[in-house]
Amino acid sequence: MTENFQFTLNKTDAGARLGEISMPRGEIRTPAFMPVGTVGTVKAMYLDQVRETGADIILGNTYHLMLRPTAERVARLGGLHKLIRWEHPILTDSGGFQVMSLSGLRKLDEQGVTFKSHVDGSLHHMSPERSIEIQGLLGSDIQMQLDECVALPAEPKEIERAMEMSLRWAERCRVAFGEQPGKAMFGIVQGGDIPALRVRSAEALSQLDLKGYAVGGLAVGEPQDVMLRMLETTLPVLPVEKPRYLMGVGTPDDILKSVARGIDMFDCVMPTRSGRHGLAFTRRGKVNIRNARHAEDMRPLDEQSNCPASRDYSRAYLHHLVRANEALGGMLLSWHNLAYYQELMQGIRKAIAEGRFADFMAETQEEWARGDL
Ligand SMILES: Nc1nc(=O)c2cc3nc(NCCN4CCCCC4)[nH]c3cc2[nH]1
Repeated sequence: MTENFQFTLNKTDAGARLGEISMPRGEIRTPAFMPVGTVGTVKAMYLDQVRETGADIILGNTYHLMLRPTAERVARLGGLHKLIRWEHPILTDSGGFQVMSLSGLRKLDEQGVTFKSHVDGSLHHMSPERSIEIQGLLGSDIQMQLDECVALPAEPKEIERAMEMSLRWAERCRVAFGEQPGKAMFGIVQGGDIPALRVRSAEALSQLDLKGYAVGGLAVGEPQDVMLRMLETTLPVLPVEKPRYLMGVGTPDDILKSVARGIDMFDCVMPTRSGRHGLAFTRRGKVNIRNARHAEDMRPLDEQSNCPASRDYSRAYLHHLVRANEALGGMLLSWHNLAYYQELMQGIRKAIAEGRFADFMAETQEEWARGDL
């Protein structure tokens, strides 16, 4: 147990990094995938199951929790960890992205964002300082700065304005966060799809000597090659001894290619959201369990897995449940997908430890391409 936040870089293999973050609430093995627990629940999952799949940390959202049940109520109830019964690390996003994507944004200026709740239409204002205050009330272990994420494609002037304001907000969040030894505040690199702005943002954030750095403003509709090129531009400018977190990413293929470029942490709703819609990620690629071809297939999704949802339930039953829109269908497929994502992360970490990440990446992509039996 450490009373501080400590990132250790154990090995690199080409561009891939094997590391570990030690925090008072536990260790995070990197590269890490963080299941998304938006409103204090990883949808359709018990958090004991989420832990069993191998997750070291989950993500929560300031935007959703400030609207319901409110940060003050969570604090009165003992904090998010106690309320949701997850005693391991939690990272919280700062709310900027969710305001843009979910709420009726009313105003965005130097002070912060003013928006209407998508829950009940009430009006809210969030400044950088208030976002950090909310994340503190929640008890978050890794807190994200408030930033402005611009959807792509966008005008260069607009991307530059948002990037520069996000830098000023990073400084305000750093001051508001202060010194909290067992916790961390991460900056978020912006700059859209413009290399020069990405470099400027990464350099300026590096000067703030933060405990970790996220790459934001991506996975917002740009092609994968643009996202990867922005990583190639940004990551070499960030301090090598600090963790890098690619926000909102992604598919298994996105993850492999981003690890190869030096990303340590990921989060995405893909495994859970897709699971609820009947899409399974497997070692042989994607399987749409709604497809009629599974109707009488008594094989499980993956007999080699140690996850019951992957090993013990037939495709025929999963097909039936999803077609009947039964809750158990989404539960089992979410469980399977999270287990597959963690199995992929474990394979990545093992391959880097053995100095064979490039081979692992090629073998994994070949097996995906072979497609489901
Ligand atoms: N504070 C903050 N800043 C960002 O620039 C950001 C950028 C992000 N980009 C995504 N992409 C999510 C893509 N996701 C893929 C699966 C389906 C739903 C959308 N999430 C993000 C979250 C973010 N949070």
